[in-house]
Amino acid sequence: MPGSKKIVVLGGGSFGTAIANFTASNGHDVYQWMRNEEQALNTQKSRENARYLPGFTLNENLQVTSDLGLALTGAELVFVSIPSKSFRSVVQQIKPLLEPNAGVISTAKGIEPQGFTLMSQILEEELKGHPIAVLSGPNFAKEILQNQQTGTVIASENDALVTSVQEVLSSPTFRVYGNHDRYGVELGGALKNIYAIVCGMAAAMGTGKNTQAMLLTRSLAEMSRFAVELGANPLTFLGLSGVGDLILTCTSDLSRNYRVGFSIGLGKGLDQAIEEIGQVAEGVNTVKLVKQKADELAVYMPLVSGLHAVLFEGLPVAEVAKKLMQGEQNHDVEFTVKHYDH
Ligand SMILES: NC(=O)C1=CN([C@@H]2O[C@H](COP(=O)(O)OP(=O)(O)OC[C@H]3O[C@@H](n4cnc5c(N)ncnc54)[C@H](O)[C@@H]3O)[C@@H](O)[C@H]2O)C=CC1
Ligand SMILES: O=C(CO)COP(=O)(O)O
Repeated sequence: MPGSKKIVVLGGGSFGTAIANFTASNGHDVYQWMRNEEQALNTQKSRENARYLPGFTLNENLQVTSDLGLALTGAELVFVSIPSKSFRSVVQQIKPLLEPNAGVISTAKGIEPQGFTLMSQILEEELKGHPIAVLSGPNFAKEILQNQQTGTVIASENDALVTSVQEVLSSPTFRVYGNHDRYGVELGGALKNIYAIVCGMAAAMGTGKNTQAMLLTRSLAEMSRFAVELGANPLTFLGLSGVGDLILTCTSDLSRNYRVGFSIGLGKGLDQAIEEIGQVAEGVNTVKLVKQKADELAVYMPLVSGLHAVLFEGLPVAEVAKKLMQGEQNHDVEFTVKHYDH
């Protein structure tokens, strides 16, 4: 196809598969890398990612491999769809194999504990000189594969990379908006996972729509308060990668984070809830890191503190919910922009 690019997607899970298949359907020459050789061979042969997205037939332009060198040779764009826990180690592996001008895009919605580092900051540290970006928005892997209409955000200081990602991903069912605020877009994507767990828990307790609406709105207020203290622009949270993704994951059981919360709301233990999902739920680690950071910065985050108390301090959900209702009745709208320097 004229204008077709070689694209690599790193990660054999649900989102890696969705992005790889989507760009392949748009006519690009796509390689999806997964570390497990047997899984790669089986997926390549059967044209189905049976473990993570059973029932979807993969596009013929998509090659699945466990050979990192083969995948990366000649690749112009590299999407990193690896959970935050392993993100840096995979980026270190690709470093010597990348084409000199390859653009690298994170799709992960998590935070590295050391230094409260976001994934694109890891790209910045490890891959000096490469154009980098973050892709984030209301994008369930499964719905993307079903060609349900949605939109996403590509955030980068590098306009050429933004345009290039818009070209390879846009389709009649997928709108790709650009944003220069990489930090804000990425922070929103990581923070919303916390509130998806909270909303899942509330749903399991049988709460109604009034409660859901209040939780969503106060989540946004809390996220913005935290963002301002970190020097980020909270107005970015009004876009698809902020409020868009918050609404999505806080209201749907397609979200793994929401499902973790729902299971805990039903009285299951955290380990059991995570095991039953069998996929990554980034919010569980993110809430630990955000609680620590909020304490350090003295930011009032009652939902984060409440969730932390349930997950890691053994407090019953009902007790925490009751306490939350007795907390400080603060300002309704908190989009005060103090300063932002990211
Ligand atoms: N699934 C979704 O709908 C979306 C997920 N995301 C984000 O994308 C990231 C990846 O998520 P999913 O693909 O959904 O996770 P997943 O749990 O479905 O799959 C994770 C994949 O990463 C692989 N992996 C883990 N450690 C690795 C290592 N050291 N080396 C190589 N491969 C490794 C696993 O083998 C697995 O194939 C997460 O940060 C998630 O928040 C973002 C948007 C939507
Ligand atoms: O971020 C997502 C959709 O935009 C996926 O959310 P979960 O990781 O909770 O499944």
